[in-house]
Amino acid sequence: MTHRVLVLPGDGIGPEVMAETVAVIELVNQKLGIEMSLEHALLGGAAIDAEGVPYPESTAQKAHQADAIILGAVGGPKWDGLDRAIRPEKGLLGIRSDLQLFGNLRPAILYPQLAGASSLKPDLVAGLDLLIVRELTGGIYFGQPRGFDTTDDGQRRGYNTYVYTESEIRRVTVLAFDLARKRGSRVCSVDKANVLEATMLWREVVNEVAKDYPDVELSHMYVDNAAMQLIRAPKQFDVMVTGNMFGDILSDAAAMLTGSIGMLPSASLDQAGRGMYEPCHGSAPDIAGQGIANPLATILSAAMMYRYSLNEPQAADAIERAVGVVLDQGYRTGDIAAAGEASVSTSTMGAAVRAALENVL
Ligand SMILES: NC(=O)c1ccc[n+]([C@@H]2O[C@H](COP(=O)([O-])OP(=O)(O)OC[C@H]3O[C@@H](n4cnc5c(N)ncnc54)[C@H](O)[C@@H]3O)[C@@H](O)[C@H]2O)c1
Ligand SMILES: CC(C)[C@H](C(=O)O)[C@@H](O)C(=O)O
Ligand SMILES: [Mg+2]
Repeated sequence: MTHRVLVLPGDGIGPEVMAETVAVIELVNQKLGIEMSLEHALLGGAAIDAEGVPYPESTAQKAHQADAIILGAVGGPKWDGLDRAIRPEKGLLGIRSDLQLFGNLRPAILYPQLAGASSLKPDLVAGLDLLIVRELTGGIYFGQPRGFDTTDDGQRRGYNTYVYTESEIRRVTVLAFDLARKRGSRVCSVDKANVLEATMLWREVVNEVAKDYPDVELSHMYVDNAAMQLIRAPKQFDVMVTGNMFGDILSDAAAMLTGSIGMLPSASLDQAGRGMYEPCHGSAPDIAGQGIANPLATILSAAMMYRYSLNEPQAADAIERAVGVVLDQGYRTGDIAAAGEASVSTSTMGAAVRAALENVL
């Protein structure tokens, strides 16, 4: 069977890290005899420039036909002044919602070689293996009503709605519990149930789902405490499940535990396991065009694609092992280099991963 994969390079460092990732994918396919068609399409600022909208119909069509999608990143200052309806980020939210990619897996794993790059003491993060499961198509990101208006006394006002239905909560919670069963069998649900009604319901539904998983230990934590605990003692967590906005924020914090946001991959899955794979980081306008971005988060996202959507676990394992090898060999992009340590370019890192793959496969 030929896997159909759609490549969305996006903006900023997106195309830079994606070029290395596609080369890794092509090598893995060739070595393992995996048949794959790779198609490219536009999303975000690149799509606005070419077609005037961030998620064009042609991209949507290809996305619906694909078995999996791999995305770089979208956005940048060039498009920040645009009307909010056609900002690059709208394209990203649009494709997530259009494909109903409600389950966002963000694993924060510390490669032992990078213990020194974490901003926490090495013993606090050594062996860290945490999975954040973020709800991705609901909550305050999508709630209605939203917008701007003017108050009676003439002030400008902006508003959003934090809303969840029980089915939205249930499906992401089931995903988190199923994943927990395959790892440490512990789920921590993060909410703000002391204040927000939508998350009071979140807690109720999580408790209901937990009844079907007597073998999985459930705890609840308020999001402010969770942020603190992530920095204080991150290894207490196995799987964290939370809503869209809390998951966005907590996953960037978790990224830093692993040394850099340039190391954090993600998978966004629908009910059938079809998915979009992207690094957790953005288009990094401050370093775009310099060829120094870390491509490992995107390369590791490709590994997740082979595992979760394409059922090619040997390809996923090989990529993850190759990343371990290049870190052992001392290759470091600037974001994961220790002070005074030499750093390599995006393309050197990508080439090193491919050289390691030649030996691993
Ligand atoms: N999934 C996405 O497409 C996505 C995610 C986050 C932000 N964004 C967009 O990206 C733009 C920039 O956002 P931001 O600056 O808040 O976040 P960012 O993640 O792009 O950058 C934050 C910091 O991390 C660094 N960084 C990020 N990825 C890196 C990598 N691979 N290697 C080395 N360093 C890396 C950047 O240089 C920057 O200093 C905005 O337009 C934002 O909306 C897109
Ligand atoms: C760019 C933005 C819409 C996006 C989000 O908030 O989901 C990003 O921060 C992410 O983490 O994927
Ligand atoms: Mg984010």
